[in-house]
Amino acid sequence: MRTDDKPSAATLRVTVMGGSQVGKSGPGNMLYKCVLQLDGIPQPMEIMDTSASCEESSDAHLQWADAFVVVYSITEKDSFQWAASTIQELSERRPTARVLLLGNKSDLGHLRDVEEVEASTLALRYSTHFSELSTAESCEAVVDALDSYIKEIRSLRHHSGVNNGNVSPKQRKMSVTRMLGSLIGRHSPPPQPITELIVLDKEERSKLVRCSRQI
Ligand SMILES: Nc1nc2c(ncn2[C@@H]2O[C@H](COP(=O)(O)OP(=O)(O)OP(=O)(O)O)[C@@H](O)[C@H]2O)c(=O)[nH]1
Repeated sequence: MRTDDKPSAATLRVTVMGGSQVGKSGPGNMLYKCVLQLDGIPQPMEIMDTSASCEESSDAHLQWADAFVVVYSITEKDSFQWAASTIQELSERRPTARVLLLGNKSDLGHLRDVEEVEASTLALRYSTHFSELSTAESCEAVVDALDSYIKEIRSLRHHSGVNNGNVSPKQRKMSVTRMLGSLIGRHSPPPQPITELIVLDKEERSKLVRCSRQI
């Protein structure tokens, strides 16, 4: 684990949204804080994990975040329709925010209810990133999808003149398995809010995802 105090990018706030049982995480709305190590540069993150059962403050989530991850299950057409209407709403209410569309549960191909081409067409229409993956199966796919998404946002921010901030050198150690677990869909106690910071590079995060799946 690295705990260097290099200047980092400004904090990136991401809201994770999706229909019920698509594999976002656990019950309730949770806020996770962490620092990802991307290309050697610390990237402070605040991740709001919203629950389908929590209707309240959805407007607040829309305004709070810089970027959005919209998750659906490839086995549930309804969840895809929910994702499609959410992306449309985001395009109207947060037109400059970057969106990542994630089709989860790709390990259940025999139960597929949403064709990949439907989702990629939707993503193309709204210029969002898109990946199909299985949070239960491929940790690399999850890490790769998030990495490239976050790197693009950081680059866009850089070019649009958003100033870099400095992250506190006091980056304390703690587990972020729950943050990563929120996109893995493992059975475990519900995640709790995380208020401490940790710096993880890609390899470390992949290992962590593997470990958290074994719990
Ligand atoms: N087969 C498979 N199951 C998954 C995958 N991801 C999550 N699940 C399962 O899907 C179910 C729902 O996962 P959750 O993470 O609770 O879903 P959620 O989106 O947080 O659900 P809400 O609490 O309703 O918002 C659980 O039984 C998970 O184990 C996956 O990639 N493949």
